[in-house]
Amino acid sequence: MTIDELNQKWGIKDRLQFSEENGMPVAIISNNLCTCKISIYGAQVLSFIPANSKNLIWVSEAAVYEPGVAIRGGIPLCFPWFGPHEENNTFPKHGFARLMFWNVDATEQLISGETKISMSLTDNDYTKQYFPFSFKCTLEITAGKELMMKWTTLSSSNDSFKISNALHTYFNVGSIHEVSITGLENTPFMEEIRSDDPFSGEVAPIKFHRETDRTYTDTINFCKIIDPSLQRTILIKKSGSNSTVVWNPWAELSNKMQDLKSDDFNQFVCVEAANLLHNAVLIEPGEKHVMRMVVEEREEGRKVVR
Ligand SMILES: O=P(O)(O)OC[C@H]1O[C@H](O)[C@H](O)[C@@H](O)[C@@H]1O
Repeated sequence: MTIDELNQKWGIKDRLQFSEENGMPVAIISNNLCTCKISIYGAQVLSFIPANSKNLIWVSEAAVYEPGVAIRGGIPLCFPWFGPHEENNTFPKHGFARLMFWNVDATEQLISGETKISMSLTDNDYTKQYFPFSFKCTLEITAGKELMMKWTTLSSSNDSFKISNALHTYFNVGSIHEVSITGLENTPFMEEIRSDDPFSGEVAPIKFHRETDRTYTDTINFCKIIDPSLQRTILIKKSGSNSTVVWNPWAELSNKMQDLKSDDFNQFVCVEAANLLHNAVLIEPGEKHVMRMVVEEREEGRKVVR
């Protein structure tokens, strides 16, 4: 669909418009509660700014906007595998969902003041090269005071299949050196996804002093990103997700990555609601899996809901 067709069919006056940015179609939500930008390529949230506040989401200024390339930042969707493919390392890292244009299925202005957009991705010849199953992923994004995401994977396959998935969220922070993350204390983790040797977990909240790439499994906990420099806490609530990934590339890796500037690592942390390793999800024919994530900002010092 062209931008005009998208606007005619799904635009909502003064609330949701489609436009082209960096050569890619995006949906821009603007209501009394927030503004939110979503790329149709990858169904990837690129910004979420609550009213009178700063962006909760970070996107690299060096991001590449080209079909076949993953946009660095926002909320990429990793599906149906995470990291390199287990058997074929020529397959796209983190799966194909973030490399495809999704279909816009519905938009709605809610009485609550929130604005909703639903997008979907269905198997086709391209996905079948990598994943021989029939499926439909639906992503519903509701943008208001909070950002809510509901990701449904429905099997229309005759065989059961297993998926790993992640909402690979890049959170905007004032300075990674000051950030701490709570919610994963005493939870075993793998320092790298391929390591077989789980660490037994740390008692203290996570602090960042070096490259960090941790996969926590068997955790349904909500996390908080405590960010003293922006004087706020981001609360991340989730369900249908039994793993959480925490990633920051630090200086050396940032330097090597073409779509990051060398000091960008200071500005973001990825906290990813996921289902990985032995938490991969088996979906039977006709069945579905639902993962939800809600992110919201809390002012520092205010009581935080657990
Ligand atoms: O560069 P990408 O393919 O977007 O992956 C970026 C990062 O994603 C996850 O957080 C993984 O745990 C990391 O190992 C990986 O480096």
